[in-house]
Amino acid sequence: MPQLRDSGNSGPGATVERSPEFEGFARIFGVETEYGVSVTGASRPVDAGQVAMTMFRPIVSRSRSTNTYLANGSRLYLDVGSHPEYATAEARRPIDALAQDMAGELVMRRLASQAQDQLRDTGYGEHLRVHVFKNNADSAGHSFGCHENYLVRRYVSLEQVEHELLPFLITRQLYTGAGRVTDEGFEITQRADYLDEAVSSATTRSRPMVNTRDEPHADPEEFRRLHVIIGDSNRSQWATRMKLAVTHLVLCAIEESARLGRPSGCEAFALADPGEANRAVSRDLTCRTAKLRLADGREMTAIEIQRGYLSIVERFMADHRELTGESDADAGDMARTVDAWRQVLELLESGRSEQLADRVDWAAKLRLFEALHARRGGMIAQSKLAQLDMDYHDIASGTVYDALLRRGMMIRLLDDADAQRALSAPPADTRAALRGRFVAAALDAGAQFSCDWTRLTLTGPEHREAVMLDPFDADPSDDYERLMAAL
Ligand SMILES: Nc1ncnc2c1ncn2[C@@H]1O[C@H](COP(=O)(O)OP(=O)(O)OP(=O)(O)O)[C@@H](O)[C@H]1O
Ligand SMILES: [Mg+2]
Repeated sequence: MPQLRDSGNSGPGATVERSPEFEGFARIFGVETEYGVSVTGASRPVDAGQVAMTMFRPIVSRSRSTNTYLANGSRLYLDVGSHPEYATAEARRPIDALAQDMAGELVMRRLASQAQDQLRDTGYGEHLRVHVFKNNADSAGHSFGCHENYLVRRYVSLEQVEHELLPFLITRQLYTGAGRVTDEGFEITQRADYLDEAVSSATTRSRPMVNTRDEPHADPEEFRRLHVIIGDSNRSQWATRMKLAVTHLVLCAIEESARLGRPSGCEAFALADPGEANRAVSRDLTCRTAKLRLADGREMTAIEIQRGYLSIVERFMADHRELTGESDADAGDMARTVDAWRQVLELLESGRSEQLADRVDWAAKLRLFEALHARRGGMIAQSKLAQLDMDYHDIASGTVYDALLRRGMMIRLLDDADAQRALSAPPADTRAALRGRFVAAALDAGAQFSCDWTRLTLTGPEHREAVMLDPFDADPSDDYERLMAAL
């Protein structure tokens, strides 16, 4: 990703020995996705918790835990309950994070299919079906998350995140929202009703939009890990990549101004009540009507706020022509991201959101609902729409989304072979490459091991450890070489 080594100003708090990436705009991206599990067609009672445990039986027998890391560097785990989670390996590029996220869908699909076979074979009936939803709300009213992780330079303050980034995150839902059928009708996002606080370190007591728990998984002197809770799980490949890429560019502009100690311009969009604004964006299917109250007393629509951020990013990009990439391909990617962003806003501004149905999940769903309405002469039960909604997100047994892909009705950035490859290949240019190689070798050797994001531990036959504090560093340390040699 972007490198900028000529700014001549290492920012507030600069001391000695910084990692080379501290100076630039390089980013680490990670996406955590919690999935919802359910089961239908069983001939005797079985609940989602049992199904999730059955899904994880192969993992437990291999790793002796429901919390493990995979050979592609990702983390797979199941807490209590029925929400398995997959957290992608660290990626430097949004497109690589997308590939890792798609590999996560394959992992879940495979576990679901094995669990389905096993449950059918053990007396639950041949019609039993396991469903795994890549969405954020179940029919019982529980909400679960899709969290984006961004490595951000530490001198960006939490106040800046709240006042400068949050209005962007709330209004980007116009094109990243996954849509949801509710009792009151259709909404643009899955989670507007569930998020109440703007910025907080708690995820259980209250539900913040950005979590501030300080776990950088990197040198804490230099970086924070921004943990974005406000965001839907996307099926659209375009939306998954786009939300990471556009957020990255806004973060670049905020970081640059923090580094230079001057306002970014984003502070002009601070919202009077983020929770209220979030719900208003979600409920306004015209995207043009709802006025959001700003902290300074003005009112703006979500599109106007997005336009404001777009101008700031355009200015930033114009000032940094050398920006955005270790390669020309990366730079081109970022330029195309800005074009795609502008185009989306133009379409929304002119009331043509239906033209986004090939890339924006909520618009894709609305297109399906409208087609169904037309076929049935407007007589559609709410339950039918809710069922279609769930099918769209069902990565195990759903048919709707795959049919859209097959018919070329959704933009495809990567194909099945890319996702398959990402199942065994971590991003090559982050520490995930080292983790992935270690996990693959440890599994091959039948060794006992454990990992976290910054540490690899061999617990048997002998005890060895390697620490990887720098997420950008894919070069093996001496400790790492010794660890691998012990396998
Ligand atoms: N230094 C970093 N900066 C940004 N993202 C990172 C960094 N290190 C790891 N990540 C990403 O952060 C995510 C962490 O996922 P994980 O589920 O373990 O997070 P968590 O904050 O501990 O959440 P949970 O509460 O679910 O345990 C992964 O996708 C990973 O790739
Ligand atoms: Mg997590």
